[in-house]
Amino acid sequence: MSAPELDADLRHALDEFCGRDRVLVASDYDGCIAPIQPRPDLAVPNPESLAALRECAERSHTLAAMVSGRARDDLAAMSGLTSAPASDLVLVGSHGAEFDTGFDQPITAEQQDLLNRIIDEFGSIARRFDGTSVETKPASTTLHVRNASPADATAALALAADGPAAWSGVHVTEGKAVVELAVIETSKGLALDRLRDQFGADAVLYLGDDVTDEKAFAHLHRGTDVGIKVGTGVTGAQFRVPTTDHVAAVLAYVAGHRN
Ligand SMILES: O=P(O)(O)OC[C@H]1O[C@H](O[C@H]2O[C@H](CO)[C@@H](O)[C@H](O)[C@H]2O)[C@H](O)[C@@H](O)[C@@H]1O
Repeated sequence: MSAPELDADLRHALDEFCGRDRVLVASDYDGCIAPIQPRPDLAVPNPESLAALRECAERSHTLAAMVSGRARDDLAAMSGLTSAPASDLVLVGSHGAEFDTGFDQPITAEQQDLLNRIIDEFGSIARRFDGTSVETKPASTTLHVRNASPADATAALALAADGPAAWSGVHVTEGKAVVELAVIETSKGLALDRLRDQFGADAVLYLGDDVTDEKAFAHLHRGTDVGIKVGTGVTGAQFRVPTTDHVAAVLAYVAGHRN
Protein backbone atom coordinates (compact mmCIF):
# COMPACT_ATOMS: atom_id res chain seq x y z
CA MET A 1 0.00 0.00 0.00
CA SER A 2 1.30 3.46 -0.83
CA ALA A 3 1.98 5.91 2.02
CA PRO A 4 -0.96 8.21 2.80
CA GLU A 5 -0.76 11.85 1.75
CA LEU A 6 -0.15 14.45 4.44
CA ASP A 7 -2.05 17.74 4.27
CA ALA A 8 -0.15 20.69 2.81
CA ASP A 9 -0.31 22.73 6.04
CA LEU A 10 1.11 19.81 8.03
CA ARG A 11 3.88 19.29 5.46
CA HIS A 12 4.70 22.99 5.70
CA ALA A 13 4.97 22.76 9.51
CA LEU A 14 7.12 19.63 9.20
CA ASP A 15 9.41 21.41 6.72
CA GLU A 16 9.94 24.24 9.21
CA PHE A 17 10.47 21.72 12.01
CA CYS A 18 13.05 19.79 9.98
CA GLY A 19 14.93 23.03 9.33
CA ARG A 20 15.58 23.64 13.05
CA ASP A 21 19.02 22.88 14.45
CA ARG A 22 18.25 20.36 17.22
CA VAL A 23 14.92 18.57 17.35
CA LEU A 24 13.08 16.02 19.47
CA VAL A 25 10.77 13.66 17.55
CA ALA A 26 8.45 11.89 20.00
CA SER A 27 5.46 9.61 19.71
CA ASP A 28 3.04 7.78 21.89
CA TYR A 29 2.93 3.96 21.35
CA ASP A 30 -0.61 2.51 21.53
CA GLY A 31 -2.85 4.09 18.92
CA CYS A 32 0.12 5.76 17.19
CA ILE A 33 3.09 3.43 16.60
CA ALA A 34 0.83 0.40 17.12
CA PRO A 35 -2.82 0.23 16.04
CA ILE A 36 -5.28 -0.34 18.91
CA GLN A 37 -6.04 -4.04 19.47
CA PRO A 38 -8.43 -6.00 21.69
CA ARG A 39 -5.63 -6.79 24.17
CA PRO A 40 -2.37 -4.99 25.06
CA ASP A 41 -0.20 -8.01 24.16
CA LEU A 42 -1.60 -7.98 20.60
CA ALA A 43 -0.56 -4.39 19.87
CA VAL A 44 2.44 -4.97 17.64
CA PRO A 45 4.12 -1.91 16.15
CA ASN A 46 3.73 -0.78 12.56
CA PRO A 47 7.17 -1.76 11.14
CA GLU A 48 7.23 1.35 8.95
CA SER A 49 6.79 3.61 11.98
CA LEU A 50 9.50 1.78 13.89
CA ALA A 51 11.92 1.97 10.97
CA ALA A 52 11.20 5.68 10.51
CA LEU A 53 11.66 6.42 14.22
CA ARG A 54 15.00 4.57 14.14
CA GLU A 55 16.01 6.59 11.05
CA CYS A 56 15.09 9.83 12.83
CA ALA A 57 17.41 8.83 15.70
CA GLU A 58 20.23 8.30 13.20
CA ARG A 59 19.93 11.85 11.82
CA SER A 60 22.30 14.42 13.27
CA HIS A 61 21.05 16.61 16.12
CA THR A 62 17.86 14.55 16.29
CA LEU A 63 16.57 12.78 19.40
CA ALA A 64 13.78 10.23 18.90
CA ALA A 65 11.53 9.12 21.76
CA MET A 66 8.59 6.88 22.47
CA VAL A 67 6.57 8.11 25.44
CA SER A 68 3.98 5.58 26.56
CA GLY A 69 1.52 4.76 29.30
CA ARG A 70 2.93 1.25 29.34
CA ALA A 71 5.52 0.05 31.79
CA ARG A 72 8.91 0.80 30.21
CA ASP A 73 9.98 -2.88 30.12
CA ASP A 74 6.72 -3.77 28.39
CA LEU A 75 7.22 -0.90 25.92
CA ALA A 76 10.72 -2.19 25.12
CA ALA A 77 9.47 -5.77 24.71
CA MET A 78 6.50 -4.83 22.52
CA SER A 79 8.39 -2.36 20.33
CA GLY A 80 11.63 -4.34 20.15
CA LEU A 81 13.46 -1.05 20.74
CA THR A 82 16.05 -0.50 23.41
CA SER A 83 17.49 2.71 24.69
CA ALA A 84 20.54 3.27 26.78
CA PRO A 85 21.89 6.38 28.48
CA ALA A 86 23.25 8.80 25.86
CA SER A 87 21.38 7.00 23.07
CA ASP A 88 19.48 9.10 20.53
CA LEU A 89 16.49 6.78 20.88
CA VAL A 90 14.74 7.04 24.22
CA LEU A 91 11.91 5.00 25.73
CA VAL A 92 9.83 6.58 28.46
CA GLY A 93 7.18 4.49 30.21
CA SER A 94 4.46 4.89 32.82
CA HIS A 95 2.88 7.97 31.20
CA GLY A 96 6.15 9.90 31.30
CA ALA A 97 7.41 8.91 34.77
CA GLU A 98 9.74 5.98 33.95
CA PHE A 99 13.06 6.70 32.22
CA ASP A 100 16.03 4.41 31.61
CA THR A 101 17.19 5.46 35.06
CA GLY A 102 13.88 4.30 36.56
CA PHE A 103 11.53 6.54 38.52
CA ASP A 104 12.88 9.79 39.94
CA GLN A 105 11.42 8.93 43.32
CA PRO A 106 11.36 5.26 44.30
CA ILE A 107 7.88 3.95 45.13
CA THR A 108 7.57 4.04 48.93
CA ALA A 109 6.35 1.09 50.98
CA GLU A 110 3.16 3.02 51.65
CA GLN A 111 2.59 3.63 47.92
CA GLN A 112 3.31 -0.04 47.15
CA ASP A 113 0.75 -1.05 49.75
CA LEU A 114 -1.78 1.34 48.19
CA LEU A 115 -1.02 -0.07 44.72
CA ASN A 116 -1.51 -3.64 45.99
CA ARG A 117 -4.89 -2.66 47.45
CA ILE A 118 -5.97 -1.08 44.15
CA ILE A 119 -4.86 -4.19 42.23
CA ASP A 120 -6.90 -6.38 44.63
CA GLU A 121 -9.93 -4.16 44.16
CA PHE A 122 -9.55 -4.15 40.37
CA GLY A 123 -9.21 -7.95 40.53
CA SER A 124 -12.51 -8.29 42.33
CA ILE A 125 -14.20 -5.92 39.83
CA ALA A 126 -12.74 -7.87 36.89
CA ARG A 127 -13.99 -11.18 38.30
CA ARG A 128 -17.54 -9.80 38.24
CA PHE A 129 -17.59 -8.70 34.58
CA ASP A 130 -16.73 -10.90 31.60
CA GLY A 131 -14.28 -9.32 29.19
CA THR A 132 -12.62 -7.06 31.75
CA SER A 133 -9.00 -7.56 32.83
CA VAL A 134 -6.32 -6.00 34.98
CA GLU A 135 -2.87 -4.86 33.81
CA THR A 136 -0.26 -4.18 36.48
CA LYS A 137 2.70 -1.83 36.13
CA PRO A 138 5.38 -0.60 38.52
CA ALA A 139 3.46 2.45 39.76
CA SER A 140 -0.06 1.91 38.48
CA THR A 141 -2.67 -0.58 37.41
CA THR A 142 -5.15 -0.49 34.54
CA LEU A 143 -8.67 -1.87 34.38
CA HIS A 144 -9.38 -2.85 30.75
CA VAL A 145 -13.01 -3.03 29.59
CA ARG A 146 -12.59 -3.17 25.78
CA ASN A 147 -13.83 -6.77 25.55
CA ALA A 148 -16.79 -6.39 27.91
CA SER A 149 -20.39 -5.68 26.86
CA PRO A 150 -21.19 -1.94 26.92
CA ALA A 151 -23.32 -2.41 30.06
CA ASP A 152 -20.60 -4.38 31.87
CA ALA A 153 -17.92 -1.90 30.78
CA THR A 154 -19.95 1.00 32.19
CA ALA A 155 -20.68 -0.87 35.43
CA ALA A 156 -17.03 -1.90 35.93
CA LEU A 157 -15.75 1.65 35.32
CA ALA A 158 -18.39 3.04 37.70
CA LEU A 159 -17.24 0.66 40.45
CA ALA A 160 -13.66 1.76 39.88
CA ALA A 161 -14.67 5.44 39.98
CA ASP A 162 -16.68 5.07 43.19
CA GLY A 163 -14.10 2.76 44.75
CA PRO A 164 -10.28 2.95 44.45
CA ALA A 165 -10.28 5.95 42.10
CA ALA A 166 -11.65 8.01 44.97
CA TRP A 167 -9.05 6.85 47.53
CA SER A 168 -6.53 9.31 48.89
CA GLY A 169 -3.17 9.25 47.10
CA VAL A 170 -4.61 7.77 43.90
CA HIS A 171 -4.09 9.52 40.55
CA VAL A 172 -6.65 8.72 37.86
CA THR A 173 -5.99 8.60 34.11
CA GLU A 174 -8.81 7.77 31.74
CA GLY A 175 -7.99 6.24 28.38
CA LYS A 176 -9.39 4.19 25.53
CA ALA A 177 -11.63 1.54 27.18
CA VAL A 178 -9.49 1.72 30.32
CA VAL A 179 -9.15 3.50 33.59
CA GLU A 180 -5.71 3.64 35.12
CA LEU A 181 -4.93 4.34 38.77
CA ALA A 182 -1.41 5.37 39.76
CA VAL A 183 0.22 5.96 43.13
CA ILE A 184 2.44 8.70 41.72
CA GLU A 185 1.63 11.71 39.59
CA THR A 186 2.58 11.26 35.93
CA SER A 187 2.83 13.67 33.03
CA LYS A 188 3.92 13.13 29.46
CA GLY A 189 4.25 16.92 29.30
CA LEU A 190 6.88 16.96 32.02
CA ALA A 191 8.66 14.08 30.27
CA LEU A 192 8.83 16.13 27.06
CA ASP A 193 10.13 19.15 29.02
CA ARG A 194 12.86 16.98 30.48
CA LEU A 195 13.91 15.49 27.13
CA ARG A 196 13.76 18.94 25.49
CA ASP A 197 16.01 20.44 28.18
CA GLN A 198 18.48 17.54 28.34
CA PHE A 199 18.92 17.45 24.57
CA GLY A 200 18.72 21.21 24.07
CA ALA A 201 16.04 20.79 21.43
CA ASP A 202 14.94 23.92 19.53
CA ALA A 203 11.68 22.25 18.54
CA VAL A 204 9.59 19.23 19.54
CA LEU A 205 7.24 17.11 17.46
CA TYR A 206 4.75 14.94 19.33
CA LEU A 207 2.18 12.42 18.04
CA GLY A 208 -0.55 11.15 20.39
CA ASP A 209 -4.03 9.67 20.25
CA ASP A 210 -5.37 9.45 23.80
CA VAL A 211 -6.40 11.58 26.78
CA THR A 212 -2.99 11.16 28.45
CA ASP A 213 -1.34 12.71 25.38
CA GLU A 214 -3.15 15.98 25.97
CA LYS A 215 -0.69 16.69 28.81
CA ALA A 216 2.08 16.42 26.22
CA PHE A 217 0.31 18.67 23.70
CA ALA A 218 -0.23 21.25 26.47
CA HIS A 219 3.56 21.54 26.95
CA LEU A 220 4.34 22.21 23.28
CA HIS A 221 5.51 25.68 22.27
CA ARG A 222 3.32 27.47 19.74
CA GLY A 223 5.32 28.61 16.74
CA THR A 224 8.14 26.09 16.89
CA ASP A 225 6.69 22.77 18.05
CA VAL A 226 4.35 20.47 16.14
CA GLY A 227 1.55 18.58 17.93
CA ILE A 228 -0.36 15.95 15.96
CA LYS A 229 -3.49 14.25 17.28
CA VAL A 230 -4.09 10.80 15.77
CA GLY A 231 -7.77 9.99 15.25
CA THR A 232 -10.87 11.64 16.64
CA GLY A 233 -11.57 13.39 19.95
CA VAL A 234 -11.07 16.77 21.52
CA THR A 235 -7.47 17.92 21.43
CA GLY A 236 -5.16 20.82 22.05
CA ALA A 237 -2.91 19.68 19.19
CA GLN A 238 -2.58 21.96 16.15
CA PHE A 239 -2.77 19.15 13.61
CA ARG A 240 -4.70 15.95 13.19
CA VAL A 241 -4.15 12.80 11.14
CA PRO A 242 -6.69 9.97 10.87
CA THR A 243 -4.71 6.72 11.16
CA THR A 244 -1.57 5.02 12.44
CA ASP A 245 -0.44 4.74 8.78
CA HIS A 246 -0.31 8.54 8.79
CA VAL A 247 1.95 8.33 11.85
CA ALA A 248 4.36 6.25 9.78
CA ALA A 249 4.08 8.83 6.97
CA VAL A 250 4.85 11.71 9.36
CA LEU A 251 7.87 9.95 10.84
CA ALA A 252 9.14 8.93 7.40
CA TYR A 253 8.71 12.53 6.18
CA VAL A 254 10.80 13.82 9.09
CA ALA A 255 13.46 11.13 8.62
CA GLY A 256 13.59 12.00 4.93
CA HIS A 257 13.87 15.75 5.45
CA ARG A 258 16.47 15.82 8.26
CA ASN A 259 20.10 15.63 7.23
O1 LIG B 1 0.49 5.98 26.06
P1 LIG B 1 0.20 4.79 25.20
O2 LIG B 1 1.42 4.18 24.59
O3 LIG B 1 -0.87 5.07 24.19
O4 LIG B 1 -0.41 3.71 26.21
C1 LIG B 1 -1.75 3.90 26.71
C2 LIG B 1 -2.30 2.58 27.17
O5 LIG B 1 -2.15 1.69 26.08
C3 LIG B 1 -2.53 0.35 26.26
O6 LIG B 1 -3.94 0.28 26.27
C4 LIG B 1 -4.51 0.72 25.04
O7 LIG B 1 -4.05 -0.14 23.97
C5 LIG B 1 -4.49 -1.52 24.07
C6 LIG B 1 -3.87 -2.29 22.92
O8 LIG B 1 -4.22 -1.72 21.69
C7 LIG B 1 -6.03 -1.57 24.07
O9 LIG B 1 -6.48 -2.92 24.17
C8 LIG B 1 -6.58 -0.73 25.22
O10 LIG B 1 -8.00 -0.68 25.15
C9 LIG B 1 -6.02 0.70 25.11
O11 LIG B 1 -6.46 1.52 26.21
C10 LIG B 1 -1.90 -0.23 27.51
O12 LIG B 1 -2.44 -1.49 27.78
C11 LIG B 1 -2.02 0.68 28.71
O13 LIG B 1 -1.21 0.18 29.76
C12 LIG B 1 -1.50 2.06 28.36
O14 LIG B 1 -1.65 2.94 29.46
